[in-house]
Amino acid sequence: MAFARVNGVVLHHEVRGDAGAPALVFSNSLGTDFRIWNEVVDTLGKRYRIVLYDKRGHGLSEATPAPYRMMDHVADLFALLDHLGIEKAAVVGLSVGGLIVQGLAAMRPDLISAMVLCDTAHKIGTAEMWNARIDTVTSKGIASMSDAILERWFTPAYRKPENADFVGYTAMLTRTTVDGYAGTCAAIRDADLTESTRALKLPALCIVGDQDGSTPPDLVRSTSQLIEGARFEIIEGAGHIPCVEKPAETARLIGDFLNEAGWR
Ligand SMILES: O=C(O)CCC(=O)CC(=O)O
Repeated sequence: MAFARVNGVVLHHEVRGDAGAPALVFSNSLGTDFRIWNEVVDTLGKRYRIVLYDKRGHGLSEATPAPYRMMDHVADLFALLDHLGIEKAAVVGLSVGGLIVQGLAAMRPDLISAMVLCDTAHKIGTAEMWNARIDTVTSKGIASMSDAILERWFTPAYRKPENADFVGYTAMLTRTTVDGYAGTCAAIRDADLTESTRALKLPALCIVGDQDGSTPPDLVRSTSQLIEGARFEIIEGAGHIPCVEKPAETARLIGDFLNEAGWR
């Protein structure tokens, strides 16, 4: 675990694996921190130099005052990779992390060799929806809407109080800072990457849980159709966060795709 001040914000991050191995970078979703990737990364093994980080306002990263712009998150990730001396990487992004990845691939195509977009889209939700969420989180706190969020994140089979992992991920969500959550809602609200994503030319895999209540399969499929040659895969028995609910299947899809893309 390490901290670095980049792009004017302190980011918590971790680098695992051999410095000479191909870099594989993970960007997480709204209301989560980088621990959501732990099982996927363990399953992928030692093939890659893994970079995990908490975006601003999440996990142990600094929570600058809301609102944020998508470009803040994109520039943070770019600055972190620069700080780590990484000149080429494959990137995996979940939901808002996928928007960050699409934004980085558009801004610095030279830096990104391949991308995996998990449960994300070129545009997520409507301004009305995000404004209502920002109002609720700032006036009543995240816990006031956590049940609804968790219904979109996880399948009914996973959402059991006796499932210790579910209780843990609920704590991860509710402990997210209000600035981080509301600030990132504003960034998602204002991001429409349709045209820049349509122009991307790189190997791409789009993955979605069959029961994703936040970015449903049809939405993720429509994003994959924007990107020439992109593959689209559905993971059965998962909601919005397959890397937590179905880590082995998620890791298999990512590993096979990166092999085929020659990133090994
Ligand atoms: O998960 C994200 O990064 C944004 C999509 C979302 O709204 C998730 C949720 O339903 O809470």
